[in-house]
Amino acid sequence: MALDPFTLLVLTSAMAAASALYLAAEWHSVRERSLLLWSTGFAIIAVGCVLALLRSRGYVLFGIWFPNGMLIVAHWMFLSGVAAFTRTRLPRAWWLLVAVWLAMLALPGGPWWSKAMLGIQSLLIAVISLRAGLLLRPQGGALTLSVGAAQLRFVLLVHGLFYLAKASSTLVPDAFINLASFRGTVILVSLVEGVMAIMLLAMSMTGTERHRREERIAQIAARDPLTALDNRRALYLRAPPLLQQASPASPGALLLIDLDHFKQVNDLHGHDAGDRLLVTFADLLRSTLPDGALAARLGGDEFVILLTNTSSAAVQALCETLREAFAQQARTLFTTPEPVALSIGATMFDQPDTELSHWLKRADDALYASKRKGRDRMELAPWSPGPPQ
Ligand SMILES: Nc1nc2c(ncn2[C@@H]2O[C@H](COP(=O)(O)OP(=O)(O)OP(=O)(O)O)[C@@H](O)[C@H]2O)c(=O)[nH]1
Repeated sequence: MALDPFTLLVLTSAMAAASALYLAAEWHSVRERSLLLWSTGFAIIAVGCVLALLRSRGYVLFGIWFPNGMLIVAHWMFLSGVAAFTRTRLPRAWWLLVAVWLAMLALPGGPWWSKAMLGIQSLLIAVISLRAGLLLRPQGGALTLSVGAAQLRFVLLVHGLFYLAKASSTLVPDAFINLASFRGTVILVSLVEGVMAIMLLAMSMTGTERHRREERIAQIAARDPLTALDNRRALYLRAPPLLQQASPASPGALLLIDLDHFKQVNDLHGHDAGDRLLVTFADLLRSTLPDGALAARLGGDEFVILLTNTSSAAVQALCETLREAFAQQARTLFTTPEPVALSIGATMFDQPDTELSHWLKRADDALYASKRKGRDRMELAPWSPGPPQ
């Protein structure tokens, strides 16, 4: 089968339909708006290509102007999908594209009709694709894009540049372009590029969202669902590099915190009230701890804080602030026969090669001492160089 323009159109339509179905299936499982918009874009291309076949029957309006407009709308869907993915709002000025395309209906017929139609359509698609590619930038403090997003950015930018070149080619005086008979090298090259672009765009679009989903799953796996602090698993993963930063000139500290008489809140005010108090304490930690500190919930009413580059005086001051603020919050929220407060066991460390479990054991001993001495206090374990290696 020869790859004449009409065969390529059928191929493009089939590939676009397959991509639309594939992205719709992905959307069905994760419900991300971007996937739905991208799927719609491909569905529009699939229908547009079928309509474009009508041009051989001489339907200029429905065979050329309308399907070419549909290709612009499809690219607009791709841009909207990227905007949804990057949480960006597109300005209303983009609706001017619709006005430009409607104005094309007033274009007088003649030898320049095909060139003007193809040139303006290509320019609009180039602008939309380049904008979509440029929107994909690293976000949320990340330095680089994920592989899928970087690939999508690359494909969109190359696609946009191709359409820019296509628009420029219509300005070449002896370029032969006839949209009605669908003849001309530019049209043939463009159809081949279209088939390849559909494949690459659909692949990188699914990769983009899949990577984000995997990141989210990893985040959920590392987070305590009630307080949104790190969980025990995340503590053991994130602590080693922080422990490695310790040196005699820049010691670290590990604090083990247990709420006093917390059970009374549950027993007297209900489990939901207990949950609320745990969340209140987590919020207090988030607003009080210095930058770079790690806060984790070990389980129940037990929390761990890991501090770097600190001192005994700073640790004591921090514990004092936490104890006073929490005791006051707990008093205001729930009345209990005995005060709900914080018992804290802390240990300093200045040797980088010691395991987290060793410092947890020392902090636990200090916490036990603090409970034994009457609760609502902080006990600092005596300095220790760590276990023999
Ligand atoms: N609301 C709520 N309660 C929890 C959760 N996890 C554990 N608990 C309860 O927390 C309480 C912790 O027990 P304890 O630490 O022995 O109770 P306590 O009254 O704080 O005792 P002291 O620490 O000795 O002062 C138990 O009653 C658990 O059922 C939770 O996610 N939400």
